[in-house]
Amino acid sequence: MKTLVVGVGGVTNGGKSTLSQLLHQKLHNSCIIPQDSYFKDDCFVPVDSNGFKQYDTLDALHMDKMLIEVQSWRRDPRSYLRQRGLIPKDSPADDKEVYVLIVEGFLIFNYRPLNELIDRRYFLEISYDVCKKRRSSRVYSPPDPPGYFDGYVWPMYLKNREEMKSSTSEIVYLDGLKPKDEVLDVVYGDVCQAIERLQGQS
Ligand SMILES: Nc1ncnc2c1ncn2[C@@H]1O[C@H](COP(=O)(O)OP(=O)(O)O)[C@@H](O)[C@H]1O
Ligand SMILES: NC(=O)c1ccc[n+]([C@@H]2O[C@H](COP(=O)(O)O)[C@@H](O)[C@H]2O)c1
Repeated sequence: MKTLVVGVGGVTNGGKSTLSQLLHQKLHNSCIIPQDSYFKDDCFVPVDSNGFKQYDTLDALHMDKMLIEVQSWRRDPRSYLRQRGLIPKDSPADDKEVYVLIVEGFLIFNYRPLNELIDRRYFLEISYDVCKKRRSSRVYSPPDPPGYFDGYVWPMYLKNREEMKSSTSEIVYLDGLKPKDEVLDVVYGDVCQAIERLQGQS
């Protein structure tokens, strides 16, 4: 059984979930594991010296649990998909089939044990202005307090991106200001080539 792990990282509101969903719809035998599902409960997220909740660090996430989920998919992608109703129970096995996992999130490449399992890495970037505007219309739980974007989120993004760049080189940077379909076409074409290469291997 052949597998491909695709990582969709990038800035908050850069379009990671949108791209991952569109990719998933186009790829047979694929599924998504989103990092957003692994945030710790608010009471376990500490406050920094400015009074801002420190949500934009790996410490705010149950990365151990996320890794276990990815490993569970890797052990047996077919049964992982079957158990979640993503493929029919009676669908025949095909040795040439490539199973694709889309790992999506703003800090996926910063967590080494997860980063090491990713075969293709994509990173969505958008400008500060667009990011601030998109973020202001999104409601998180808890909601962003006044000044959170400028005082915490954007500085943490710049810091986390530097850390990522210093530890990971094989990243394809994507312009998240381009239309959704254009971004999708680039990634889909690239992933299809990777799938074909895997299928060509005996
Ligand atoms: N390429 C794009 N062009 C314009 N708007 C986009 C694009 N991609 C995503 N969006 C919009 O930006 C917002 C954040 O997108 P989302 O995929 O949830 O970002 P993320 O998962 O990176 O936080 C949503 O309103 C979405 O519709
Ligand atoms: N899902 C949550 O529990 C939660 C809570 C507070 C902030 N956030 C924010 O989520 C962002 C990351 O997710 P996105 O990349 O989808 O925006 C971080 O910038 C963080 O500040 C999430």
